Amino acid sequence: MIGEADIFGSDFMGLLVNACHDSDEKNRLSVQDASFSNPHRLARQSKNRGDGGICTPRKVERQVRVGKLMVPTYLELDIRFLALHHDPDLWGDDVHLFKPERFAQRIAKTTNYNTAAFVPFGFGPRSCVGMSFAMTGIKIVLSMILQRYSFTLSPAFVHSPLPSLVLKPQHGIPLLFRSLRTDA
Ligand code: HEM
Repeated sequence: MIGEADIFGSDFMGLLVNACHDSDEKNRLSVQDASFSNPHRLARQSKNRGDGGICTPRKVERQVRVGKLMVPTYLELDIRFLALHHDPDLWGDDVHLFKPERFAQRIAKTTNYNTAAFVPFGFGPRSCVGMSFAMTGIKIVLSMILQRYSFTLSPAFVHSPLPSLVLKPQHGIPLLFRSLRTDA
């Protein structure tokens, strides 16, 4: 069976259990104690904690259900927003196209009232605390620009989306501005 202590080394879970195999039977970790959905994620988490990348499964005191998975509450889940935001099942077959008009009818309608479909600022209690600040700033800057200028994409623009936390234009977005002032 996957992760059984008596077949140490035959799978990743077994290695983890072995790494924490206490000689004292009471303190020994069982597969159930060390159960988690993604051992690679835990390995990375362990590395980030600075323990040299040696995984040290902890006693699981509480678990929560995430869809079909039972996950220890201490586990940090890394949800790929980019994958979510490029899911044709949620956004349609033209998901790869830049179509800001998708949002013309407000986000709730665009996402078919699925609150988890569009989460550029994260989701839940650890979502971005700067969301309102960022959105207000963006609206102020855009409205100040649009009162004074019209702009179009420069022919120098190179389409090269770069996946990062969000999708970024690798070489920026060069624009051509035209003043709206008639005396200019
Ligand atoms: C367009 C701009 C921004 C975007 C797209 C953005 C996006 C995000 C995302 C995706 C997260 C992670 C949420 C999660 O883990 O579920 C986050 C967290 C955070 N953001 Fe932002 N953010 C933006 C602007 C800002 C600004 C302006 C501030 C502060 C003034 C800020 C402060 C924070 C903080 C403190 C966290 C950590 C919250 C926590 O862990 O409890 N962000 N942001």
